[in-house]
Amino acid sequence: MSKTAYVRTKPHLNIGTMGHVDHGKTTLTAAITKVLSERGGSSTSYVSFDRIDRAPEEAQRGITINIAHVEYETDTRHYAHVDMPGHADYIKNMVTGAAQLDGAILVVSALDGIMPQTAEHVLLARQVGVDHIVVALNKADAGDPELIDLVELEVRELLSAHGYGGDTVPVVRVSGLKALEGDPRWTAAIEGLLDAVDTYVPMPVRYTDAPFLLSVENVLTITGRGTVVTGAVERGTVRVGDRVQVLGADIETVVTGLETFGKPMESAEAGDNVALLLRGVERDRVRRGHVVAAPGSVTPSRRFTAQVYVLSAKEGGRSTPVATGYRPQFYIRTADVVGDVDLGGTAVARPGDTVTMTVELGRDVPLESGLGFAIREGGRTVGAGTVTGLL
Ligand SMILES: Nc1nc2c(ncn2[C@@H]2O[C@H](COP(=O)(O)OP(=O)(O)OP(=O)(O)O)[C@@H](O)[C@H]2O)c(=O)[nH]1
Ligand SMILES: [Mg+2]
Repeated sequence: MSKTAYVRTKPHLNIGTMGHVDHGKTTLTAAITKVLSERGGSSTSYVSFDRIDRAPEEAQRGITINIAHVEYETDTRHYAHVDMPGHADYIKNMVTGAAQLDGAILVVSALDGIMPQTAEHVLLARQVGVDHIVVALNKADAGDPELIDLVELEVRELLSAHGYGGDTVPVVRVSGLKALEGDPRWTAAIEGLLDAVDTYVPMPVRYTDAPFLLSVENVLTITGRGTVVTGAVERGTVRVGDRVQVLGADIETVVTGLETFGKPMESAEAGDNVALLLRGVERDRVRRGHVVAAPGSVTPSRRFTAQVYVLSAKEGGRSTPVATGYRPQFYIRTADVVGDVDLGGTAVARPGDTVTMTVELGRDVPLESGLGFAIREGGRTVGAGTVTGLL
């Protein structure tokens, strides 16, 4: 193979941009790669706005991963960065994508301030376990500094209200647009943002010694080579030649190829974003939401108890209570499964309540205590919960 292998020289983290539609997430993502690619001795490649802002069904070359992921390297770290769209329709991606984030860059337009999806994304980030947020007050080139001060206060308050310690969260004024144009004041601001991410987002604990597990985000066919699944390694390590089980598809097979960002690798570990080539697996057997794991290491199940927070109407949730018999969709890792809710007797859960419930899913999925999930109905998030026990 002529492609250069991935060499692990720095700790790897997963981060992403989130925030309201049009606040400049994609522009900022492009600007970050541009600024880093222009550093002396850099290994980062510039990824233009147009290349980020499209998600092809098929990879163009190699067994590469979804184009909405970009990679870059600071002096101390290697990052995989997912640019999450702000449209309400894409919250589903946010929920499943954000679950793997070690930290997030919350993009807030300094011109518009907090908007509904700014608040929704912060709430979801908290619910899916993103513990560290750095704020990019974008479009600072166009705003009046005193108004930007007010936006900053408002953002800090929002973060505090969701337990993010708004007083200490780094808030950096940037202009993705001007940095892309090469304006030195604003390229320096991007450097400042990256320094904040490097120092404020700690290196997470990686469970590399646990049995391998990856939840499938995407399935691709590489002509002449076979079926490839992509996703982030949740725990453990995997090497070319390893036997794996695909839960959901009921297949046991062998990993015959392994790549990250189009670069072949010998072994992948917890936290890595990878593509796995699977021997002799037909494409239509495997779907998003299936789980690839070390054989025998997990047993799927469908009944569990959970603690669930029911979003208030103000947070975009329901305006009426839910009761036993409620049948929404459960977003668990990358899976999307229908489930029956049992609250016990005639109990109801009102918007804004935290309740315990029993859930019976429509199919078996790998579950464990402590696993987080989102509950969705009619295209919106109505609840966020944690598995407390298996039945
Ligand atoms: N003045 C100014 N405009 C900007 C800046 N960053 C982005 N914009 C403009 O804001 C608009 C939206 O930018 P995008 O980067 O597409 O925003 P987004 O958050 O990715 O939008 P969605 O993915 O649709 O949610 C575009 O017209 C950009 O040119 C900035 O720093 N300053
Ligand atoms: Mg965008």
